Amino acid sequence: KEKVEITKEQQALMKIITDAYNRHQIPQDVAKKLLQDQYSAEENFLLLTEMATSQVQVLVEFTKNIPGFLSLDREDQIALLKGSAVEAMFLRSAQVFSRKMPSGHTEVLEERIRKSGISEEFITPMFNFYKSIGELHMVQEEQALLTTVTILTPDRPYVKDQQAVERLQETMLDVLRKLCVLQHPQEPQYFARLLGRLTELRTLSHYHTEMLVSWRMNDHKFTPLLCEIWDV
Ligand SMILES: CC(C)NC(=O)n1c(-c2ccccc2)cc2c1CN(S(=O)(=O)c1cccs1)CC2
Repeated sequence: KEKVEITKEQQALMKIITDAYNRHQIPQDVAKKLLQDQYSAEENFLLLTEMATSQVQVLVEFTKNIPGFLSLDREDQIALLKGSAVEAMFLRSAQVFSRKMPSGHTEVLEERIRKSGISEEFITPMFNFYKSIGELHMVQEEQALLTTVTILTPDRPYVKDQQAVERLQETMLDVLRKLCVLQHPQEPQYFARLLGRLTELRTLSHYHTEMLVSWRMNDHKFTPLLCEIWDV
């Protein structure tokens, strides 16, 4: 049985990423708003717009703390952000959704999201994803590293130096793999299950593109930042 050991450098890398991930949280007041009194579909939509916009700002700040990210080609940095924004949003949503909340809050949150103008065909896969992430009971280091691995996906559109991104992603994958073995010794397939979620994320981001089309049809407005990052 191979002895898995996280090196000093990997420990330091994990600390930088996890601290950054925890530091850049969605403002609690925005998340709390979703739990306040009765909302109309229109107001639920506006709240999700506000949360998603704030999450994009959080994402940009977070990526600046990924060691090596700022050394990448500037245009590639933008391509990685745009390419991963939707997936990072779904991942963050799943983590917010599966977080321990006071009793009844999760149900209210689910209700608000269901009543926000998103068509049923996207609601089901979205909540299935939230639950499948919740079942993994990821520790915060795993959450931070999984988001980092998602951002550092080399084959996003318009990435020029894919090798440079691949090298960075492999560094993160190695730490994540070791962490999974150490955190879940009774489940040798845990790391593989985590990476399987990234495949599910890609499918969700295709749904998202269609969600946007249906919202546009009903004349829903997005913020300039969301329009820019989603190319709408
Ligand atoms: C935590 C933040 C990042 N999550 C968030 O904003 N959510 C959440 C969500 C999930 C669990 C807990 C709390 C919130 C569900 C949905 C969104 C946003 N999207 S969206 O970006 O397509 C959007 C549609 C219209 C305007 S913005 C729609 C679905």
